[in-house]
Amino acid sequence: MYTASSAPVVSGTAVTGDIAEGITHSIEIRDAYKAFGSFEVLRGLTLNFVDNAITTVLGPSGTGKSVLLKHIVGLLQPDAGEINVFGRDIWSVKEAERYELRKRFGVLFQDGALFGSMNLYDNIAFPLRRHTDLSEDEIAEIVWPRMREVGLERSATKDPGSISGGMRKRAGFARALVMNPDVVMFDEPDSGLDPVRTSLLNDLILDMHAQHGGTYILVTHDIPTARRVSDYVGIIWQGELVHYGPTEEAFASEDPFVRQFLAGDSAGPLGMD
Ligand SMILES: Nc1ncnc2c1ncn2[C@@H]1O[C@H](COP(=O)(O)OP(=O)(O)OP(=O)(O)O)[C@@H](O)[C@H]1O
Repeated sequence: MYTASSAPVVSGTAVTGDIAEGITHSIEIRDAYKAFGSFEVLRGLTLNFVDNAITTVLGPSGTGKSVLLKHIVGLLQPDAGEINVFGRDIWSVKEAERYELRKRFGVLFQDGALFGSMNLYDNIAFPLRRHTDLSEDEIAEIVWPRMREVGLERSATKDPGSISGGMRKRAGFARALVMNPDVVMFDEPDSGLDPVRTSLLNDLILDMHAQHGGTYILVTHDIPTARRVSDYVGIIWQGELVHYGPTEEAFASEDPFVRQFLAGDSAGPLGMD
């Protein structure tokens, strides 16, 4: 049985997400605990995300990946531990400051989380109308290039309900970028997409990261996506980080749990529970 105490070790230190000197981390999770009732989801999770890199968070279903994202963006408060964001413990600051910190994040939810009552242009313009004093002309100068980048410039007047899942995700991605965020988080961007559309979305993620920079955090179950887009891979199991490191290192790992998980093998320490 693989237990947290037998968690693999990276570069001779316990797994914390620290990689090397000279690398900065604007998002630091320190010894975070979170339970819902008696069910402990995060159990002392420590993970520092490398700035301006793409990090994929992998792990078995129900292991706390989405809960982690909600902690980072300040939607869930840990029972213990710290969520440090841009040098501030997001839960020790006043609500007004937390609100300001949240504006530095763009989030792409599984289905794009678009407003069904608004066309794509209005959906993408929404954060700018809500959070800035920009004029409609200034907003248009930001929204149209984003729509072009994600290939939706000819679909501006369409409703979310009348377009494909891939287009909804691209619209959600454009909306996540309009505020020029420092951090972009993706919760299973590939869910519900066929392999070709997943591959196209991965290319788009890489293109947008190359153009705009920023720290990208991706949660996915899709191992080829992790391999293709990530600079770093973190693996969470039973509420703890059990592996963290550069992507090629993760895929070359000899650790039985990491190998089983990344190969999708039924044989290994990870069972049905
Ligand atoms: N607000 C909540 N109230 C109660 N339980 C919750 C809440 N949010 C999440 N959970 C539980 O916490 C556990 C972890 O959920 P989470 O969505 O983070 O898992 P996950 O690793 O993202 O899973 P998946 O890969 O299947 O999406 C699950 O058992 C879930 O039911």
